[in-house]
Amino acid sequence: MKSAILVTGGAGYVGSHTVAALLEEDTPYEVVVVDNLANAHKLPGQNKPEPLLRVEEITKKKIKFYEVDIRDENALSEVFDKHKIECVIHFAALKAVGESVQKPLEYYQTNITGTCVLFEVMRQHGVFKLIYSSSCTVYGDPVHLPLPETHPTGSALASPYGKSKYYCEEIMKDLCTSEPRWRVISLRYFNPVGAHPSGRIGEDPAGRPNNLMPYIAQVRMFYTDNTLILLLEDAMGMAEVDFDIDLLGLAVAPKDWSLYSIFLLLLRLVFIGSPLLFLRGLHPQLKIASEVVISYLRLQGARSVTKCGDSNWRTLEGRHL
Ligand SMILES: O=c1ccn([C@@H]2O[C@H](COP(=O)(O)OP(=O)(O)O[C@H]3O[C@H](CO)[C@@H](O)[C@H](O)[C@H]3O)[C@@H](O)[C@H]2O)c(=O)[nH]1
Repeated sequence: MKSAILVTGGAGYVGSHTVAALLEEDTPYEVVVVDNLANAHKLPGQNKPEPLLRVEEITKKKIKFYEVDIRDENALSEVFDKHKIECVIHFAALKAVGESVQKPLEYYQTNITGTCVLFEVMRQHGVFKLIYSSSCTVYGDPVHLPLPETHPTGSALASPYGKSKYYCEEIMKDLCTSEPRWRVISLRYFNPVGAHPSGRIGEDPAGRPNNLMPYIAQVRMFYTDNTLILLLEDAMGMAEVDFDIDLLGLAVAPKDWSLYSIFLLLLRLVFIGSPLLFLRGLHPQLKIASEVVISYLRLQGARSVTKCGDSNWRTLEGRHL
């Protein structure tokens, strides 16, 4: 039997891109996905969630999919019985910081109980290699910036989501102490954004997006000055709830704009006090203009100024499903 990598939550945003990357890299492993579709789409009559069908289409390779909840020990165990799993990449989790404050039990049950069930099943099947999808939230309130990996974790954690990721990291440390065969890597993402170069997969949550980038991606893009501001105000409403970002702006500068118009647009975004600056490099001189404005924003004490690369723009522009 071929050795396999199990990807939990592999139909989700980061998971589906990871599955694509594994297959594109010609992994010698069979790729097996479990996902309970809590935040992924499967259309009626399809045997796999849409993102995985698209990954198969992009890579021309097959994925083994099971609709399984990680809290269901028996169902999970059956997957391990059917495949020669050597390593688990664990993405399955609930991930919205704001929502977790409203629904702490759901978050602890899924993110901690589910993760413990997974670890138990792994142990029973002699699987000890794990890549865990953690979060920058484990750092809590930074004691110093920038944040190295050695920065203390676990203090002043504001949300059940952040706590669930921190507790899981502590559980993994205990596992490694208890049994030297455990090999664990924890990845603490900040704000993952972007989409596959094909544009066929991206972040496409079920229901109303809880995070900023897909929220914007699922709102229509407006290219005229006035409607652009409407979009921003809408997104800023979200930003107040969920995000700790200082400046929000969205600059879409058509090629024929003058440098002066670009400056006016950027400055307008600054003056409406927006918490994040998205810049699109369509205009040859936008880069120069944006560097000037970004320097200005930093002088004003902005902590977070984001420039979008091409893949982020694909996320913003594409409705993926
Ligand atoms: O009990 C559950 C809950 C969720 N899911 C699935 O897990 C995936 C999660 O993906 P998504 O909601 O798109 O989140 P990502 O943006 O991919 O979040 C990744 O990155 C976050 C940090 O940014 C981590 O907290 C998450 O664990 C990790 O999946 C989705 O397909 C869900 O259907 C399950 O299979 N079981």
